[in-house]
Amino acid sequence: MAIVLGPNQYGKAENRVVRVIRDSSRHEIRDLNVSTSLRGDFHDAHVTGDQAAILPTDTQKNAAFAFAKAKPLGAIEDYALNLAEHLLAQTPNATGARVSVEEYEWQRIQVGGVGHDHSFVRDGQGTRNTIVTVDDSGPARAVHVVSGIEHLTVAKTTGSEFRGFLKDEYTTLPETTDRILATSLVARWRYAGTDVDWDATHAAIKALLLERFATIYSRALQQTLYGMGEAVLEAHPAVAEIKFSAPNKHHFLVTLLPPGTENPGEVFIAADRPYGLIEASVVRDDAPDAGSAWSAVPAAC
Ligand SMILES: O=c1[nH]c(=O)c2[nH]c(=O)[nH]c2[nH]1
Repeated sequence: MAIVLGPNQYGKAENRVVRVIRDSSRHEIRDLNVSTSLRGDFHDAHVTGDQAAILPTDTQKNAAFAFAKAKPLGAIEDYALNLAEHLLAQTPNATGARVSVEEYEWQRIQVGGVGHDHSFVRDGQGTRNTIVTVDDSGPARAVHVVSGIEHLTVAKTTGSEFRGFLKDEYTTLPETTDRILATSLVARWRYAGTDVDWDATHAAIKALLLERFATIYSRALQQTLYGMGEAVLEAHPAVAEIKFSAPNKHHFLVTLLPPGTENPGEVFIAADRPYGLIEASVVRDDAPDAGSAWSAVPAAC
């Protein structure tokens, strides 16, 4: 029997990088949450304590901030690709670098119908993100970009049913042909390559996800997710696959008092837990190999 070091990775998590572009009096703001991580042969750092092969997490943090000074900062995917390649180049024992970025969006505050020059309000329609992996562990470098959105909270007040399901001695749920469907969507999609207009594609996919959620008549959240994924793959050849994680935010019809008060789908209690958790991937059957693109990605089934 021998005890050996298993898989390991290290980096600086959640660098809150804020970049103000102040070339004129009309400022712009970019607000990022950046996490870096390196994989490779870091045996000695763990087993003997020799740190000769280690690029400190503090240095990784400094690089994350330094790369935000580039003008313009660009799409988060380009920023993450540049930073991942840099970290890999600086660390000879690393065989892989991962940079994950969330971007918090700010809108200009409207004053008298005009966007203010330097005052902003946070936008609440989901958080854009990307996870870039540069993997040198194989014969050729593999670069993976998985982008997405989370906390995209959506609801529809009709056009959703749930019926025809299995029933056993523990089933109490009544069948319904008209219910509220609501979720806080996490969607992540893997690009087949890196020759992509990141901002335009992300905006188009977000708009398409919302449009499909609104217009698909839902027989179940599972069917809605599949329909949204299918639409994204049909419209965007650059996307190889898409994964969803969707809590079913249940809304239960309330029995109103006094007894006999009717409630034809008007007053609901929004239950926060437990919740159904529906997760699905929609894939092209000829998609290029995912390699390590999804490893350690939260909520990727
Ligand atoms: O859309 C749904 N999918 C389910 O699998 C499920 N299960 C459940 O109780 N309610 C729902 N709703």
